[in-house]
Amino acid sequence: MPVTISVHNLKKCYHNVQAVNNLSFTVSKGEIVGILGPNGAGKSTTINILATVLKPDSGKVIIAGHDLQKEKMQIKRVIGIVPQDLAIYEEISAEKNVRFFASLYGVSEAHLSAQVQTALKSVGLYDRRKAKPKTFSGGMKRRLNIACAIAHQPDIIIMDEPTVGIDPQSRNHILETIVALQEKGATIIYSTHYMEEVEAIADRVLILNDGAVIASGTTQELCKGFENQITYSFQVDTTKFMKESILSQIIGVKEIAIKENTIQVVTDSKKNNLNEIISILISNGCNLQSMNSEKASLETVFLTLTGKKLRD
Ligand SMILES: Nc1ncnc2c1ncn2[C@@H]1O[C@H](COP(=O)(O)OP(=O)(O)OP(=O)(O)O)[C@@H](O)[C@H]1O
Repeated sequence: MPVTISVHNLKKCYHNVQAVNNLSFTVSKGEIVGILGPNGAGKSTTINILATVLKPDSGKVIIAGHDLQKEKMQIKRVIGIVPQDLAIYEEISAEKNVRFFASLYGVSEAHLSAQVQTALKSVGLYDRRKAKPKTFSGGMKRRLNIACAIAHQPDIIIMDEPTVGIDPQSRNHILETIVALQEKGATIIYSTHYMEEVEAIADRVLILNDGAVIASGTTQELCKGFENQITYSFQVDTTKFMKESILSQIIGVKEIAIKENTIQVVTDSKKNNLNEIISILISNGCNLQSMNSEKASLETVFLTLTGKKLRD
């Protein structure tokens, strides 16, 4: 597929904070690319630059063949932006909200009603079109925010954390909407700090930290090398008598974290050492309350690359 977004050596500094630092990436037509990073990684700054609302200090951005520095208006016409903060009017109906944004984007009177209807249907709000957003749940408002951004049927949709602070049902609804938009031919950039979301819908992931891409690829490519890694988390009554040095002697164990009532052990799953770990915990005064195991994920990749968690 041809490249439709190309970002090269992008930089943006706020006072003394280097928010975006030599960022480069490309997005192919029809892809869903997830931008994953913790708070402050530079996701919103990058998205606001692509959305033409923030001027970069340097670097080159080409969107749908248009140079961001010279052809802002042409870019505005082909993109739809779902901002992190809700940009809807609480006091007018959902339908009027979508209509307003669609006409701002230049949708002609002849097509307005049909496109507004399509947008409201695709986010599952058509039945509530006459209601005012002030009567909506947080998830419904987020969905309306998306409808406002897509009613002009843009080729490229850029979303900044569209699922922040909403219930799982609305989150799933939004993820399904994004996949349906891709199926209709849209290219989508999606920023989030929920790795489960990018694992679920993104064709490719860019992991951002301190304003730069530190890794990119499909989830499978990024998790390469971690296939045999498993993390066991044990809930115990006390860890008073447990020491890292005892667990670290078990073959296959890579990392250990001991807190008040939890012990986390990262290990090579091929070494089949779970029985040994459990018997050492018990013989060192830890009565097991519960345990769970987790295979390596993008969170593991991120933690390994940066030493930081995606979310606090
Ligand atoms: N208007 C601003 N003035 C000064 N510093 C800013 C401004 N906007 C962002 N920053 C700083 O730039 C860095 C990148 O912020 P940005 O909002 O782009 O990150 P983010 O990955 O979107 O974070 P979050 O997940 O919290 O939205 C952070 O250190 C932030 O504090």
